[in-house]
Amino acid sequence: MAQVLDGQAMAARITQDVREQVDLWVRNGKSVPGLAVVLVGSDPASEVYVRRKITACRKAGIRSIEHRLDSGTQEAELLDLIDRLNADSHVDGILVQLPLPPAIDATRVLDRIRPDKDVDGFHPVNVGRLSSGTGGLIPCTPLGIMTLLDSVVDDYRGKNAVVIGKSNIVGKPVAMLLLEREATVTVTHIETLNLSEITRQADIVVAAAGAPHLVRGYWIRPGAIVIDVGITRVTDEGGQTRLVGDCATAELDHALAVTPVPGGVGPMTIASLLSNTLRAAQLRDDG
Ligand SMILES: Nc1nc(=O)c2c([nH]1)NC[C@@H]1CN(c3ccc(C(=O)N[C@@H](CCC(=O)O)C(=O)O)cc3)C=[N+]21
Repeated sequence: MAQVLDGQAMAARITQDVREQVDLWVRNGKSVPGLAVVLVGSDPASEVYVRRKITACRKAGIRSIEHRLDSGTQEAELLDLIDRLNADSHVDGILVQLPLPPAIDATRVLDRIRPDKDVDGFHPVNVGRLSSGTGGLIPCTPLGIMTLLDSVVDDYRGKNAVVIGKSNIVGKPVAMLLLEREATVTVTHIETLNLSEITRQADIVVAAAGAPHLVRGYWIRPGAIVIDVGITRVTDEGGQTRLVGDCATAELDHALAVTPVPGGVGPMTIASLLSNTLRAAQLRDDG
């Protein structure tokens, strides 16, 4: 049986650890770290994620400030809010939940966030820092993935890592982090030919294509580690909704380790947001 990497349990430990560091920070006379969460519109999945983020902040002793704007909000209004949050010394981290309504240019909005408050790591300065290996804030899902991987891999050198998906939020940054640890990294995507032949060479597979059960048992060699980043909401015959990952996990008994969906990468994304918020507070304190 493959080891199931319990993201829920690992996230709970990280949350506790952040809480202890926050307490220490406050005992040293610093102000409680604050995270501003901006939600535009009422996408049901975004509502769920934002709720989870705010609950996690409470558990970690981080102050969260929720800003809800209606779906008709103008881009200029949102940019104004970001400017105010950028200037507010009680705000250490700013998170603008994606997706934004189509009338708003998401790139313009994300580029407006001060890089040292960009706890999502989406600002071009942080993207550049990640690709040159020079610090910066690391996007939450990739950071969570690496924490999961680090629990079962101690040396990435000589390992083949295959990333499925080339998004700016997961595929590209996780490829950079794997490269930084000196894995041999192959980034594949929807146009890649013979994908299963490529994944069959992998010691580590990160599936972030958003394609339910794309990765089948025969795609994975015995002893490989499989990280499932997919979270597709499907409605079954009974009208019940459930989450489906990118991997047919039931076919992966021969893997060394797999992450479940739900309870794998998702909770780790949220735990990483807490670490990033604390880090942002500490980075700004250092000037
Ligand atoms: N600015 C921004 N930053 C993000 O980090 C960001 C975003 N926008 N937009 C959407 C994606 C997606 N994302 C998830 C977070 C937690 C779970 C999570 O906790 N998932 C649970 C299940 C949650 C459920 O029941 O739906 C799990 O996998 O166990 C999933 C997905 C963050 N994202």
